[in-house]
Amino acid sequence: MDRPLFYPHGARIAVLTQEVVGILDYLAPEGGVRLGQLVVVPLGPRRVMGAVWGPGIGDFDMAKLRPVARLIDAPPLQPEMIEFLTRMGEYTLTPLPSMLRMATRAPDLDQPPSARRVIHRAGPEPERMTDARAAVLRVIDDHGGAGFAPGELAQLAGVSSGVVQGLVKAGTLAETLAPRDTPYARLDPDLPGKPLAPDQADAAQQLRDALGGRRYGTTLLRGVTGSGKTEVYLEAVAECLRQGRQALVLLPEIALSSEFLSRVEARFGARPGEWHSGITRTERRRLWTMAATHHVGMVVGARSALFLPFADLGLIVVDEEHDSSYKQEDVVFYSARDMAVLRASVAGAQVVLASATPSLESWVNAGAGKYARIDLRARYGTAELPEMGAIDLRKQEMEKGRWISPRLAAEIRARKERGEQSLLFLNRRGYAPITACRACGQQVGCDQCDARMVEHRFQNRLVCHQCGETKPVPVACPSCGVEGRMTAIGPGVERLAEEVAERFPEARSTVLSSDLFHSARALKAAIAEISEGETDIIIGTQIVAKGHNFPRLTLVGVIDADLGLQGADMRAAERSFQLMRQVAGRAGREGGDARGLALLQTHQPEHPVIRAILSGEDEEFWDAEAMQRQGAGMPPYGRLAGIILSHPDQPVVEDYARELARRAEPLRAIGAELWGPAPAPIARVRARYRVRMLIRASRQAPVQQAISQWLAHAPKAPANLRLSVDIDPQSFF
Ligand SMILES: Nc1ncnc2c1ncn2[C@@H]1O[C@H](COP(=O)(O)OP(=O)(O)OP(=O)(O)O)[C@@H](O)[C@H]1O
Ligand SMILES: [Zn+2]
Repeated sequence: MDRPLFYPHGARIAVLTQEVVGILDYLAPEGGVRLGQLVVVPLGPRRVMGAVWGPGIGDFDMAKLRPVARLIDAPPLQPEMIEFLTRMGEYTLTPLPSMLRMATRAPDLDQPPSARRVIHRAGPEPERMTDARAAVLRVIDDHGGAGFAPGELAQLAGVSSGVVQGLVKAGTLAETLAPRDTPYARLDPDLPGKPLAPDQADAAQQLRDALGGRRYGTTLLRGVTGSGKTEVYLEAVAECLRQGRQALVLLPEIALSSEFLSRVEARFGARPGEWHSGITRTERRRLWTMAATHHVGMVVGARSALFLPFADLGLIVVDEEHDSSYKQEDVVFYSARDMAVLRASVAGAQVVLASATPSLESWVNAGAGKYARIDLRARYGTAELPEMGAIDLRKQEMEKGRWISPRLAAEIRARKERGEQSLLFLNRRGYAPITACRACGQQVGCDQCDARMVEHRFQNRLVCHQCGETKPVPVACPSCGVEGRMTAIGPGVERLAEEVAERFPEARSTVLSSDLFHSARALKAAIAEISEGETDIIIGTQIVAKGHNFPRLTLVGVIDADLGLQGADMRAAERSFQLMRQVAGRAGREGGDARGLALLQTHQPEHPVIRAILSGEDEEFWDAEAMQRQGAGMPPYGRLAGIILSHPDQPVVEDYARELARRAEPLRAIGAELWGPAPAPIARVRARYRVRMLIRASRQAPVQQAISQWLAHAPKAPANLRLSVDIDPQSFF
């Protein structure tokens, strides 16, 4: 994409605004302007932000063109970023204004980089402590040492600014002037890393060699759980830093990964830049600017870190690349893993996709030679992979209202006696998934959604996991009015914790579930305590499956291994396989004489997925999955796109969807199939009716073009209708 890098005063330029109108022509201001420069332009009576996107398009009378109002004092977006945003927009069918918004998601870029007022801790707790004051102090502590703008602090704590000022008067907090946007401490790649095991050293060398070419390439780093993938890819980061380029590491649960940050600090002598929803606005702006000016060498972030304006990006690591949290399904639908590959190919950077259980997509790409592949087949040091077994629930005497089988209970007891930890995994938040009336059988549902309400006993409320709506557990049945017959059906982690407390009264137990902690910091603290051995039995949802190191953990019990198997979703098998292998991988990581054991409670031990998890024959599992997908023309062998429509009125959305489907000529022209419209599996969310269509095409078919054409000629949508396109959908709810 060759666009001039500079536009002299008076030249006709195209400016991409963040508004619906998109790209408009303007005149370059006095002094000229650079490609990618962020600017403020007049739009009707308003002034809006935009970026210089290239030479003018010329569809507007030169005499009527208005000049750019002013330049924003921030580093311009690089041509590479412009190309990435353009190509990603085309791929995901996201309008460019939304793409620009993602790339400029740092606050106050418009303001000069002068000093700013910040609030921080300065003295002892105030003599008079109130709930509001405690809330302020908790927000400060939750964000570590970072300073806050006074307004932001009050807002995050949900209090008035008077409360913050009161704490300043009391001397607990102080307000000072701090310089803004300071560079990050330099990471030193030449500090000695941990000595690597031979297979790790080979893998690190391969990654260094790949980086040496300063060209695009992707490597699948597949290493069994506990094989030390992190140590290996940190060597790739070191090489990238030595070359004077920047490295980005994406993690699925970055807000929880203090262990990872400490490992980086141990390796490089300083902390990396951190980008996720838990950082302050100040930090956000600082990191954005420092990425653009190359004053940060390494960034660790959530998926949106992919849109930071790195000056010279040399490496992107996507850790746990199979993780479903890399897929965003809100406003802009995209897979951060796939877009990392796109960004790297534009930037001439290397990608490392790390996982013990890669996605089928990556496995197929590696098999086809599109990605290089490195395997770490053994755990680091003396640790061995856990022994795996099934507990056939059909043959166990299960008491009513109990979910831990006698066999599993005996293993837990043995661990407790040896001072080892057990982990019970159940991927269900709350107390019980269903609350029903024993008189009439009615289940309590959400008023806004087609979803059951889930009892959360710690909060003493029913919660809708779709929309977050809560209500008290009713005394009388909302349907038949009979009192005192409401009952909990099935287990969630809270109920399992109750069983643990009854059956192992002498054991210390901890429930790990994202909703039970008021902040990421509290959850992090709980995870750290577990690592230090402060608990005997851990009861957790999928957050325990992700990359944690609990040295004393030797037993993993999967309470309901059948839970993920019955889904109609084509990825049900793959997801179950990944999740259970990951959880099992938490056991026995320390080595020594305590080999780990993972037991799956199941009613169908002969199910192919359960058998594959137990056998450890990953290649066979993937081959079988791949064959099935290929036979059905499903991804990665065919292509899918989802269309989701919603409207408060059911007939309105259904009629419109049918009308759209009737006009699907452009899809037929490329040989694509259109399935639906049909009510979505969750047909109502937040009082909006949802209808889905699914498009399937061959791998080479120009699906995006066809969809654009189709939608461009769509009948006028009724007011308040929402339509989203999900290219390569991961979920189908
Ligand atoms: N070369 C090494 N020297 C010392 N310790 C190591 C080395 N390699 C790995 N370890 C240790 O082994 C453990 C597992 O390593 P790591 O967390 O990198 O594994 P992983 O492959 O990412 O595992 P998972 O996929 O389960 O998250 C960690 O405690 C790590 O510190
Ligand atoms: Zn709801």
